[in-house]
Amino acid sequence: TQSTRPQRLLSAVQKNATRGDPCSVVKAIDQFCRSKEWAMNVGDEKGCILDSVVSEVNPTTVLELGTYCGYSTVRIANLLPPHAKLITLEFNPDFAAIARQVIAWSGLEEKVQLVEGASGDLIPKMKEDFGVKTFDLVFLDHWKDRYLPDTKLMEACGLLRKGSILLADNVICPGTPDYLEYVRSSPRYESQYFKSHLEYTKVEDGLEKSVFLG
Ligand SMILES: O=C(NC/C=C/[C@H]1O[C@@H](n2cnc3cncnc32)[C@H](O)[C@@H]1O)c1cc([N+](=O)[O-])cc(O)c1O
Ligand SMILES: [Mg+2]
Repeated sequence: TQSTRPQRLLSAVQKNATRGDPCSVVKAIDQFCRSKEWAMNVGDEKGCILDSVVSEVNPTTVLELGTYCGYSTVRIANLLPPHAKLITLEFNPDFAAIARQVIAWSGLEEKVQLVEGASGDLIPKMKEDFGVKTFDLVFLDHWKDRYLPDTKLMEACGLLRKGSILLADNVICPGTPDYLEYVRSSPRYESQYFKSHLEYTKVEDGLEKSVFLG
C-alpha cells in the first residue's frame, strides 16, 4: 500500500536524525521538506521566530493547536524549562500517531501531552480534565478558520490571563483575515507582526504575536 507524506517524513527522521537529539529531528524534517517533499511545518525561517518568542516568554504551560507531524511541538518543547508542559491538540488520528513517534524520537515526550480531538471540544475541558489554570503561550497552527473561534473560546473559558501570548502561524499565507482583524482591533490585545516567508518557499507569510491584556 502507498505510504503517506507524514509516514515518509517520519521515515526520514528515523533514518537521518539521532534519537534523543531534538535539533537533529528538526534538521531532518527541514531537509526532507526542502529536498524531497514540501510539508506544512512552520519550517526553519519562521521556526527561528517561534524559538525567540518561546525563549522570551519562558512559558510553564503552552497550548499548541494543530500538531500535524510534531515539528513545532519538538521546537517548542526543546526550549521549555524543566517541569514546563506543552499540550498539543490534533484531531487526525493518523497525524497524531506520526507526531507521537516524532516526539518520542526527539526524546521530549516527558514535556509533551498530545491529545487527540478537536480544539473546539477540548478547549472547554482544559481546566477540569487537564488541570490547566491559564496558558502562558498558545501557538495557533491548525485550520485557519478556527483561529478566531478558538481564541474567543479560550477567552470565554478563562484560559488566558493578563500577559498570555498568542502566536499565530500563516496570518498572510494561507491567511487568517478574521483572526488578524480581531487581534489587531480589539482593545484586549496588543499585536505585532513578524514578517517572514511561507515555509521552504519565497512566498511572503508571517507570525502574529498578540499579548492578551486581560
Ligand atoms: O492549512 C494549514 N494548516 C492546517 C493545519 C492543520 C493541522 O491541524 C489539525 N487540526 C485542524 N483543526 C484542528 C482542530 N483541532 C485539532 N486539530 C486540528 C489537522 O488535523 C492538521 O494536522 C497550512 C497550510 C499551509 N499552506 O501553505 O497551504 C501552510 C501552513 O503553515 C499551514 O499551517
Ligand atoms: Mg502553519
